[in-house]
Amino acid sequence: MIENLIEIKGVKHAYATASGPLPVLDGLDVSVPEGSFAAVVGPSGCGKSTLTRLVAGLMKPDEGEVWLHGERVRGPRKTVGMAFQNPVLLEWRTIIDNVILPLEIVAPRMSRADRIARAMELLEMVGLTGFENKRPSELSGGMRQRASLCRSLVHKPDVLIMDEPFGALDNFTREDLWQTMRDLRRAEPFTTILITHDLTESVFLGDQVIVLSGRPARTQYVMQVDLPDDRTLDVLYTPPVADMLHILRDQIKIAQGRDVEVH
Ligand SMILES: Nc1ncnc2c1ncn2[C@@H]1O[C@H](COP(=O)(O)OP(=O)(O)OP(=O)(O)O)[C@@H](O)[C@H]1O
Repeated sequence: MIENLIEIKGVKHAYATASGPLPVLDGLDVSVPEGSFAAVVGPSGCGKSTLTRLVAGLMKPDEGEVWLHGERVRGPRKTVGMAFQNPVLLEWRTIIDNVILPLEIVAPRMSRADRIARAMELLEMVGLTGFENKRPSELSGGMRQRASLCRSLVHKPDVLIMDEPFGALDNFTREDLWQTMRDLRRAEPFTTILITHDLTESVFLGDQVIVLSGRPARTQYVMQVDLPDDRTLDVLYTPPVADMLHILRDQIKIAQGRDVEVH
């Protein structure tokens, strides 16, 4: 067991823009143990999506290091799965053919029957059995996001990177998806980085919540979420969670440069 599957050390990055360099990250340190779930929150535009691109190997930082599985990240990897706010399913493919897409790329020698069997297993876990031959437009937003999660996990990635995957869903659907995520993790452990604007989501899903400062972002605060792995939504209405949310809200205010009352 590798202690930290994802390790980001002292990362600094600036984008080149027409009006000069735009510093986005300035001292980012993130450690995510194997099999655990890190939720990342921070003010709008602080650099959260930039962090996901670095972990996915889609860009290199100006300074600092990104490590996955004890190896320095120098380019995109097959062992990473990604899920975004907009599921971008291909309309000309059925749901099952969307879900098997990564296997066509990552496991070209796997038979179609095996790909379908693997995808069906996941579709069942997320409650989409019976919808495998539908087109994406025939599904609700929540169902499309479930299918997209299956697609992100079908090739059994070590790391799942999620950038606001539940952001466009209504509250009830979002809560359903949180529980689906929890169940997927229990069935097939993977290491996750989730970018979110929703503090409740960060506490429900996270083993740790990392608060980034305003841009240029550094790691401002890390909260360990000490709740049972089989947590249910009821846990959100308990005093320890209220305390955690309080602290996180104060940290976000600090990140936004706003005054915080001392409680
Ligand atoms: N390729 C790019 N070139 C120039 N600037 C960029 C590029 N990508 C992002 N930026 C800028 O860098 C900053 C950080 O962007 P990023 O998308 O990482 O933030 P974010 O925290 O994910 O934002 P949000 O909370 O709004 O989703 C923003 O000001 C953005 O405009």
